[in-house]
Amino acid sequence: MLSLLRPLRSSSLRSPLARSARPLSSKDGASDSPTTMTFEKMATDKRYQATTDIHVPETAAPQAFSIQGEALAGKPAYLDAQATTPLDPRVLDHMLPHLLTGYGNPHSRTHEYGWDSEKAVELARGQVGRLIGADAKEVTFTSGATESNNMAIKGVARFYKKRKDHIITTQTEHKCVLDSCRVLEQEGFKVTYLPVQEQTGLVDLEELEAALTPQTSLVSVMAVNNEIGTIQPLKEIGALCRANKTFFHTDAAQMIGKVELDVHDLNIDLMSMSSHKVYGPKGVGALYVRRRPRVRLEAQMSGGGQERGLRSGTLPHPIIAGFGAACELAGQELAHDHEHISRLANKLKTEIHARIPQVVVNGGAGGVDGNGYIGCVNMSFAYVEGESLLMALKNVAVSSGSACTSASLEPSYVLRALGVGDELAHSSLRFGIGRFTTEQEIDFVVDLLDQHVTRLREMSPLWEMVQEGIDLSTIKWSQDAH
Ligand SMILES: Cc1ncc(COP(=O)(O)O)c(C=O)c1O
Ligand code: FES
Repeated sequence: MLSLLRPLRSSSLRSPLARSARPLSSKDGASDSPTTMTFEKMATDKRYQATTDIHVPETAAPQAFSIQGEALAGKPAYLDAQATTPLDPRVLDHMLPHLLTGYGNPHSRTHEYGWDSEKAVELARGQVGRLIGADAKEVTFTSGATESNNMAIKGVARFYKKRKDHIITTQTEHKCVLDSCRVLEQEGFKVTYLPVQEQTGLVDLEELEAALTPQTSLVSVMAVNNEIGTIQPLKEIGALCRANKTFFHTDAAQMIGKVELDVHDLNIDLMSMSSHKVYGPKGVGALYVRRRPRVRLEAQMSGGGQERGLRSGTLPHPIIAGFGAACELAGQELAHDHEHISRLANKLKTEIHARIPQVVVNGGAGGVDGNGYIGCVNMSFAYVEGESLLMALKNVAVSSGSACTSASLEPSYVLRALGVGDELAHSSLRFGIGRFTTEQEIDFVVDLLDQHVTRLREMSPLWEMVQEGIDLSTIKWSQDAH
């Protein structure tokens, strides 16, 4: 099983449970806490002996073990890193003790099981905080970025409702932000959905400034767009909000661990994060909530008052521990990941452009002019129908847009907001490159694209006309072309 895994940089895989040669730092945990304990150590510790005998069956292997580098061995190549990332085996290693023997309820105050789990949660809180320049107390755990976005937007709007009833966001936000705003509109709030600039997808700062009013309680603008990779000018947006006494929330699900960021430097008041986008487990995320100046929000979940009353419910400490470990690793690996991902993204783009004519990069992102996240490459293959291309690429896991909307045949609302025409939006694919993407996967995808784009274009009457030199814009169609 392990031979399929591309060896992690400077790590040696000695046990069936891959262990990094660079274990996560133990500075925050007690030396005998399951949080920091390695499997070698567990083997000699009475409390954990049973767990060392557990055989991890091949079928139970996490995604990270089975998919990476296997493009040529029957499994699809994975180029969908914006939808989700594989679990880093080092994260799994860190989580296992909490799933096996450290199963106490982190809110149980009367015994060691509870204390150990609580310690794991607090260690993770510090790890998440450190990655974004925040204090651990400013980190609230949630089930993911969807919940964090709901909590931030509805929570702030409802808390300040008596004095302020206006919210600003953009047209290219994730569905969970847009839907939260729609719910608030139904409650009587006013919402401004700012357009973005053509091609780049950037917010126009002057338009934002003009939209801010004394009634604006919150501005919510995503950090990195999940479809086109656009990185918004967070610092400038934060400064405008601060000057207007408006809170600034950003959905940073696609940014944390990939692009360096500091919540103080960027004037961010609330920030949503997701573990499964940074090689952590699914089902966990966090909301950063600034303490000074203090941001207040109405809790969206009633119950036992956990997380300082902001988010009731028993904390799932094994996946929280995994999220913390993933954040710590992301901080350590940032430069290496960036180097690896940009090399592969540039290879992908250069080879596609060299071999296939008439390909457009959407969003000005994908590293083309420096305003996008390089690991998200969105391209339109003119004169090719996107769905047919996706079908032809069944040995490649790619997406025609966001994961949530990939079941719909509608062209992406994000691309439409950029001014991309329906035809080109229909022919777009998003390639997501990550820490575990291999060069063979890129080669494999480029070969397939070359083969199938050429084949599909040969079947297209439009492509034939373009080849004959006919200017399609001069043609009078008897009815709408699609
Ligand atoms: C920008 C953005 N926000 C929010 C989410 C939702 O995150 P989660 O799956 O953690 O709820 C995603 C995931 O696709 C995303 O890309
Ligand atoms: S999961 Fe990413 S768009 Fe929904």
